Amino acid sequence: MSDVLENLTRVLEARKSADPEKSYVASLHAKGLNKILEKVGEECTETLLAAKDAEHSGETRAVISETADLWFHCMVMLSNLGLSSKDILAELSSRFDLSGLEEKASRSK
Ligand SMILES: N=c1c2ncn([C@@H]3O[C@H](COP(=O)(O)OP(=O)(O)OP(=O)(O)O)[C@@H](O)[C@H]3O)c2ncn1[C@@H]1O[C@H](COP(=O)(O)O)[C@@H](O)[C@H]1O
Repeated sequence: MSDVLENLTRVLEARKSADPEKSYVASLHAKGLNKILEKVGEECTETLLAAKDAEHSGETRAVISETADLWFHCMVMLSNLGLSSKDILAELSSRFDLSGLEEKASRSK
């Protein structure tokens, strides 16, 4: 499973030069960053709505599906900007053992 982000990153890189008629990712790049950001915003809202539904219904399938759509479109956004999941994983890794509350407190010192 840990290879999933790496494999998807490779596919996304290759799709930058693919035919927009044959590839959804290539069609997003062809439309530009604003279109990609619009999709990230849409998927974010759909994820929030699915999570609120799950809170009441206990049904989590839509949360998984919408979160996957959100992560995927965030990865397309990173790819468009010359970044990848590697950069985000490195940032998260650098935060291990650092309490979120301590980090927040250190900002005001
Ligand atoms: N993981 C995904 C993935 N997740 C979601 N999607 C697409 O993201 C879109 C989600 O948008 P919506 O639900 O809003 O549907 P929509 O109404 O069609 O979108 P709009 O017309 O409103 O833009 C759908 O077309 C999904 O098929 C994905 N498309 C591609 N991938 C991966 O990217 C690879 C490359 O895809 P292509 O570039 O299409 O070859 C694939 O092999 C997959 O591994």
